[in-house]
Amino acid sequence: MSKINKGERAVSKQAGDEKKTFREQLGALKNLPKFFRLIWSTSKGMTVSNMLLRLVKASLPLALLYIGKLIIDEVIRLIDVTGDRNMTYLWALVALELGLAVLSDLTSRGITFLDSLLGDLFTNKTSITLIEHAATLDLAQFEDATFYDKLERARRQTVTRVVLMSQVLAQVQDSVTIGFLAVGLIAFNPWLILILLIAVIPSFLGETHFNERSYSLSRSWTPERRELDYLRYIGASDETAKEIKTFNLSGFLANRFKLLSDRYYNLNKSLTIRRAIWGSGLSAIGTFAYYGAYIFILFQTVAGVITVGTLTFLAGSFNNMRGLLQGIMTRFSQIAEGALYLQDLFDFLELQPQITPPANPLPVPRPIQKGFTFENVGFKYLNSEKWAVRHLSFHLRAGEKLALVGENGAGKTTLVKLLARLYEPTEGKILLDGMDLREYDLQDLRHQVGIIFQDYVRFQMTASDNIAVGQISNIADHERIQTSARKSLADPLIQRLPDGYNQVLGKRFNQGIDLSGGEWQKVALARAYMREAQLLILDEPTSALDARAEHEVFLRFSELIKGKTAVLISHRFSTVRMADRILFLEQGQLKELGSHEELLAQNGKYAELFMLQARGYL
Ligand SMILES: Nc1ncnc2c1ncn2[C@@H]1O[C@H](COP(=O)(O)OP(=O)(O)OP(=O)(O)O)[C@@H](O)[C@H]1O
Repeated sequence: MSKINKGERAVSKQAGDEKKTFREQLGALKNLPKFFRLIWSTSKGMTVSNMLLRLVKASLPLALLYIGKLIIDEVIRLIDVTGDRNMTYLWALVALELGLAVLSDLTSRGITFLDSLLGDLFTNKTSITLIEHAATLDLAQFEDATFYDKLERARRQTVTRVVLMSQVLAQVQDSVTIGFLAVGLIAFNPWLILILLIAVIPSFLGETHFNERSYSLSRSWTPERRELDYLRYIGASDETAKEIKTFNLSGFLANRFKLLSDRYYNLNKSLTIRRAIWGSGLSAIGTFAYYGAYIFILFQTVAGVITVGTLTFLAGSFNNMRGLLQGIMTRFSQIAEGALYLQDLFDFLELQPQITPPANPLPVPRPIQKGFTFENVGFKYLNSEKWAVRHLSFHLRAGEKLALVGENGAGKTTLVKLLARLYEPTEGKILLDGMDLREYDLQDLRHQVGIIFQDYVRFQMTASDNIAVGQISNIADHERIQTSARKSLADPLIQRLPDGYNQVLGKRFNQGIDLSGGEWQKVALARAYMREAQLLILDEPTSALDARAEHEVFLRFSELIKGKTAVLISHRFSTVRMADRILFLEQGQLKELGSHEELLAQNGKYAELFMLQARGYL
């Protein structure tokens, strides 16, 4: 199904299972205490100071309005005084009001300042939590699209979460202000409170409805937004630029982007228009109610029931409260919406890896005595009907160098991932020294296995860091890093770089220098030598090396890792023949196993491919 059809499906889904009801929105508020615990743990001092400042700020509007009333009443009294007027009380009131106005300004600034610092700290903390948690999850989980969407939503909403924090704090602050103002209003006329509620409830319901629609829309569009991000990235990135140019793909990518983004824009636009129309209508009700109440107060003033000062106090309180209530209600549905997004973060953080160590894990034997045994191992990828490998039974002896050979897609990478326990066999089991691999401590096992993948990461960091990632605890051990580089033949090329081992590699950052494919491979290969692993796996790590370099690398490799167990994947038979034994895979099944000479003597599939390559056909 094309991506666009998927988009249509997602939009139609929006009205169905993805739709979040008001009740669910309210339910999501249960995430707030957890959210606050996260904020609290980010910085207790800043959270408390923020709350205190907001409390002070919350009490100021009532105080300012009341002093305003006293000032007006005093002015009117003074107008009627004949002869010498004593203005002391009036000036005292004005000075007080001025003081409060300054205080109000200072607290506002303090709050903005703390919100911003706390927000930054909180964002950093959640980003770190996300990275750390993602590291605990299984490789298979990353290959699942639903999981990826969840991760994406959790990651994307960092800004939403910071806004949510300020909103919740502002909500508490405004509620306290309203509480203060309500006391004043009730003291003069309780009916005004009722009018006030009538004024704001319709707006609130409207806001809730539209927030829920916009959340559903944006949620159901997560996969498409991921695609948009992807298109944006491949459309303008150092890694893709050369193919985009040579194949002249920019028009194709721009069109694809436009098609998808226009669709979202139109859906969002119609929602925004409806929201604006309804919002204006509903808030007009509030304005009418306010003027109703105002006229009532005016009548009372003219009739002499209340003073002019009280008129300004009541009108001011009423107007203030209307604004605050409106704000609280609008914010309420935004908070509920933000809390729904929080659900994505908590859902992600609650995801647990499937591959877990047992209750009493065994340490990996040192040294490994017998080696690894595959017993009828089969593996299917998630959401795949096809067996990637099946009925695999063989023994990898301790200290043996085994080469895996087979056509593309034969299952070689899958086999080594199973060996490193990145995946769990779907059927059968893998034993290490007679015990199921699952019985061993996972961390220890990962530590004892060094694996360099064909799609190893080209870290846009220094040459030294690029090697140190093989054993990150030794990042400061320059001696070890350089020795590893010498072993993998990377040292001479690093020495030639302007900054040597401190040279930033790759083009992404300023001063970065990119390497050729083969040079990158030599650097990546040095990672294998950083580790004191007992099992080394090299998955086509030399495919970009020229024939002579590959030969040399492998000769050195066999020499340097004497006594260790190794699995090599390569399509070059000249390399493969250096292994003690060769395992030939075909469509996930073990076809042939033996030394180079034995397999040649068998005159089977391996012999056939070897001859072809020797004659220069492969
Ligand atoms: N993440 C994945 N999800 C689903 N299927 C996968 C995944 N990775 C590999 N496969 C499938 O599993 C089978 C074995 O793939 P594998 O990568 O192990 O082959 P390989 O022998 O290493 O191939 P190559 O020589 O091309 O690297 C293939 O049919 C492949 O399409």
